[in-house]
Amino acid sequence: MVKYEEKNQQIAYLGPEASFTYLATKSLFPDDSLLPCATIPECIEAVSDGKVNFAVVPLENTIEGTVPMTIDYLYHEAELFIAADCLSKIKQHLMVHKSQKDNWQNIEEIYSHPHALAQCHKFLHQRFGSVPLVRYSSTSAAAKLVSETPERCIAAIGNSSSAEKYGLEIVQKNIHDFQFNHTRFLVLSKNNMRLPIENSEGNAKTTLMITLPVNVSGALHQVLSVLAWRKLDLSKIESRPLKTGLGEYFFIMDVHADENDAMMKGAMEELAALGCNVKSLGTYYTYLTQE
Ligand SMILES: O=C(O)C(=O)Cc1ccccc1
Repeated sequence: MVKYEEKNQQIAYLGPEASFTYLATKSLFPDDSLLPCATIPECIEAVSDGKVNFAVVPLENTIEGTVPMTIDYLYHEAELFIAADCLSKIKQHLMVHKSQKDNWQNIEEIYSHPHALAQCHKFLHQRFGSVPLVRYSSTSAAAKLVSETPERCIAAIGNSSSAEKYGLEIVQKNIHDFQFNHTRFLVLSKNNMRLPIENSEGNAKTTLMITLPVNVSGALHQVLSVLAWRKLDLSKIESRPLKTGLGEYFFIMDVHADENDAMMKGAMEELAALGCNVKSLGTYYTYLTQE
């Protein structure tokens, strides 16, 4: 839980209620007012437009990797900061309407968020190879749809809270392909601030978005050496298309340091001097939800 003095904060999240994002949001902000949004851009815009104080969105998953919509929106469309990140264990289950519970071997379609479908790829391929998979806006939106469609034998993939909330029957438990399945969520804010989180002292992390100078050979090597000789520890580096042409990318880096440390300030200055465009999404602490 966040130890935050402000009361009655408004928090946007990828809904509807009972999504994985909802569970992460509820455990971070148990006493605040939660606003479900239908899509990740809608969550991000709610905080950009000042309708809410924070937005919680999924960023990456141990099985399926990045949620591109989140990173791309942060780079191309929004001017936001990360106030915290949150790691949650993910268990995926297959669920149907209670009226279809004896007929579930004959499922006609399976609905879920693309990341949830991908986390169960092997199971779905082996057991339901010829059944169409339908990408939906979230796991709980898929569960809600199944609950509203009792006449068809369709299934959703999601968590047990969704099954409970929307009155569905879980017919196969733990169908994710790898047991170590965690998702990292971001808490986004308009202000560069860090949410205070219990027992996280000394674990500050900074996320940088870096665009390299054009046509400079060895530019990425230079960026890495700026960080390396200062012993700045990278826990993630990933490239995403700049959307301007093939072979043009920006880089997202997570550095285990505070952006106010002398070494980080020096690194950012040197990167700018090398011709890089560097944007810090801020320094923040990590929250681990209870399993
Ligand atoms: O929050 C959800 O329920 C989503 O649909 C996004 C998602 C999908 C898979 C794992 C974590 C979050």
